[in-house]
Amino acid sequence: MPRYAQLVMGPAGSGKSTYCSTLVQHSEALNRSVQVVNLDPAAEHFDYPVMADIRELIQVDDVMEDDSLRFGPNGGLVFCMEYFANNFDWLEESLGHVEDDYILFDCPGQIELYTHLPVMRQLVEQLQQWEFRVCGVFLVDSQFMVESFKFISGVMAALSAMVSLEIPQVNIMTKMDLLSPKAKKEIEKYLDPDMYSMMEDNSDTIKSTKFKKLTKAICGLIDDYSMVRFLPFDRTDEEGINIVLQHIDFSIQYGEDLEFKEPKDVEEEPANLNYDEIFQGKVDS
Ligand SMILES: Nc1nc2c(ncn2[C@@H]2O[C@H](COP(=O)(O)OP(=O)(O)OP(=O)(O)O)[C@@H](O)[C@H]2O)c(=O)[nH]1
Ligand SMILES: [Mg+2]
Repeated sequence: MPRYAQLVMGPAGSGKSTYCSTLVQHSEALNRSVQVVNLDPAAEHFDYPVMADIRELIQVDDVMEDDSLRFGPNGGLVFCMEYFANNFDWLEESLGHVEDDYILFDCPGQIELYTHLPVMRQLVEQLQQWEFRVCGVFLVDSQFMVESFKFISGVMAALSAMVSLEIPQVNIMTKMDLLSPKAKKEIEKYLDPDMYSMMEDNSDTIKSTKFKKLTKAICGLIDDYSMVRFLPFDRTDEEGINIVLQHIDFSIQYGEDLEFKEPKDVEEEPANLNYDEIFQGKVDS
């Protein structure tokens, strides 16, 4: 039986932990079991129940306080993640094995983890060995996407995770509830972007011809291969959350192997139950 995982990634503060807790609540309402593993060794606060927490293995504060290591917060995080990659047996033990596992991995926000460090890829390979089907979920804050330039850099970050992990990936624009109606309208063009016309929008602001050419080449590449699309995520919109979940489920074929389960038996009535007596009792009282 395969197991299912979402690797929830994205820049710092993009809404990863909030996405995880929203999805847990949403799934509870659907009577669907979704668990979360915190993989951020610097996490201070999250409001979902954790199945496993990397801070039980290693914490950034301990690494920073260690006199022989002397790391700052970012170097400390990289150290923690490398330590984690060398201790995947901790994760294996913590995950156990439940039938139809569906686990969200709430990852740290340091962007270097998704661009050039090997740990996320190692994690994906390890999860695949444990029979997980893994979908990358890359979150970008919609507040930063209302201008073409910021959008292009968001797209590049998502693309770099896609290329380095080689797994299906769903890109999500978070915090849609914070946008004004005008900004919401504006952002629609970024969800399924036409990069060529975006390039045209920008052409006046770019002065250097070389930079103009480079931007055009990047936009062209993204457009030609239809590589990056975004789904809007508004934590207050149940229907929208469902659509996001359906896209992810589809990419990892969740549900296709699920066996039909008989609903739990209703409590059996005792054989000697006498309805007349019960009715009588109720009427008498
Ligand atoms: N209004 C609104 N606020 C959100 C949403 N998602 C996240 N936030 C807020 O944005 C801030 C950061 O959210 P987190 O979920 O902690 O972001 P994160 O990506 O886990 O952050 P790091 O783990 O530090 O990288 C918090 O104050 C959240 O309450 C959203 O959909 N709507
Ligand atoms: Mg977080």
